Formats: sequence, structure tokens, C-alpha cells
Amino acid sequence: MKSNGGSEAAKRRAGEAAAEAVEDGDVVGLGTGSTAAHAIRVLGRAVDAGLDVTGIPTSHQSRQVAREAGIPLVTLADATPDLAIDGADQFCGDDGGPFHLVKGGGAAHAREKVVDTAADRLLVVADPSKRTDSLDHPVPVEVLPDAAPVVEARLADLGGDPTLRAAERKDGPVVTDNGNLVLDCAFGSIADPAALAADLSALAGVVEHGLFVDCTAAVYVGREDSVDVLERTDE
Ligand SMILES: O=C(CO)[C@H](O)[C@H](O)COP(=O)(O)O
Repeated sequence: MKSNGGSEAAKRRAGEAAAEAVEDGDVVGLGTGSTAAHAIRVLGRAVDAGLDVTGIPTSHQSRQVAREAGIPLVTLADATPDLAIDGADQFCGDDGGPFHLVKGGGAAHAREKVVDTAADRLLVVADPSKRTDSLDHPVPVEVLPDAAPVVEARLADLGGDPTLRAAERKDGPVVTDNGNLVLDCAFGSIADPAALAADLSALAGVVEHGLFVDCTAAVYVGREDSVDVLERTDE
């Protein structure tokens, strides 16, 4: 499975700790990536031990991991997730929140955003390398294939520097689970994530972008031997 760096032990601890928040009878949104996969495997072991949990996957990858782990799966047409557990490529925010994320390193951010924001609570699992004071990770933008040249120009108008994501073991571009392309767009330091998110959402041809603005209930930051839980508190 693709890993975006960070210690595997830290990722595992974050995944394990977030999985402990799942209660009997819960429907859980199952995030994508190497950190979320740890939580899915823990949930699979809990299901083996008798916990009644149903999952809603966010990608082909999370569906596959969940199937291997033995978690019964449904779709958003069948149930609303009580909580979602998902990874992030970068996050900012201190204890109390708000937290803002960049997601989409696995090109799954469109379905992730649908499932994660449908859930009552989004729990993010990450290692310390993902934490920053101000988001500056390139923002993945999923685009309709025919719209890619136009969206590239509009992203440049917004001050971005877009690059078509290339596949690693296939010639040509990455094609998402939804049959679209991904432009990774560098904006430098993002001073106002909410404003940029609104600008990106307004572009014709953009299916979804990877800025997740203040939709996170808690961030589980795994370390080699401990986990910090940062929680969004209501003002
Ligand atoms: O957004 C994602 C996939 O689209 C992942 O959650 C993100 O890339 C983090 O992955 P990892 O836990 O492997 O570092």
C-alpha cells in the first residue's frame, strides 16, 4: 500500500486510538490511505470479536482493506455514518480547533469528502509529520478529463501552480476511482483556506478539491509510544 512517509508505528497508534471511539451498532466511514487502513484492520478484529459495526468505504482501496478485514459494508444509500475515520496529507489547528486539512494524496478526496462530511463526526488519524502552522501542501483538484486544460488556466488565475498527477506504474495520468484526472495545485502558504475552498468549488469542471475546512471533530496524532488527541470544541 502506498505510504506518504511518517513512521508506521505512529500511524498504527493513531489508527488504533481512533478505532476505540467506535461503539457497538455504529456505521463508520472508512477513510483511504495507510493510516486509515490501520484503523480499518483494528475494526475488523473488533468485528471478529463480536462488535456490531458496518462500514462505508471511501475508495476501492478502503473497500478492499475492509473486505479483507471482514467488515460488513453498505453504501450511503443504506445508512448515514455515525463517524468517519480518515487520514490527511497535512493539517493545521491546535487543541480546540478549528482544524483544516489537505487530503487527496491517494486521489480519493471526492468520495472521502462526501462520506466524511455525511458523518456526525470526522476523526482524522495522522502522524506528527502531517502537522503544520499554516497549510502549504499542494491541493489535489479532481477534474473532469475534458475540463483539465481550462481548469489549469483558472487555477493559475487564482495564483496556483497546477501539475497533472502522473501515474506511477501506468503510462499517462492518474485516473481516479470516478474516472477523472487530478491536478495537484501549489498555492504556497494558504492564508485563508475557506476562501480558497470556495474559489475552487466555484470552478466549472472541478469535481472536488482536497481542502477540508473545519469539518473535523478530532485529530489523533500518533507517536512511536503515545497518541495526542486534539479536539474541536464549540465556541
Ligand atoms: O487523503 C487521502 C487519500 O486520498 C489520505 O487519507 C491521505 O493521503 C493520507 O494518507 P496516508 O495515511 O497514507 O499518509
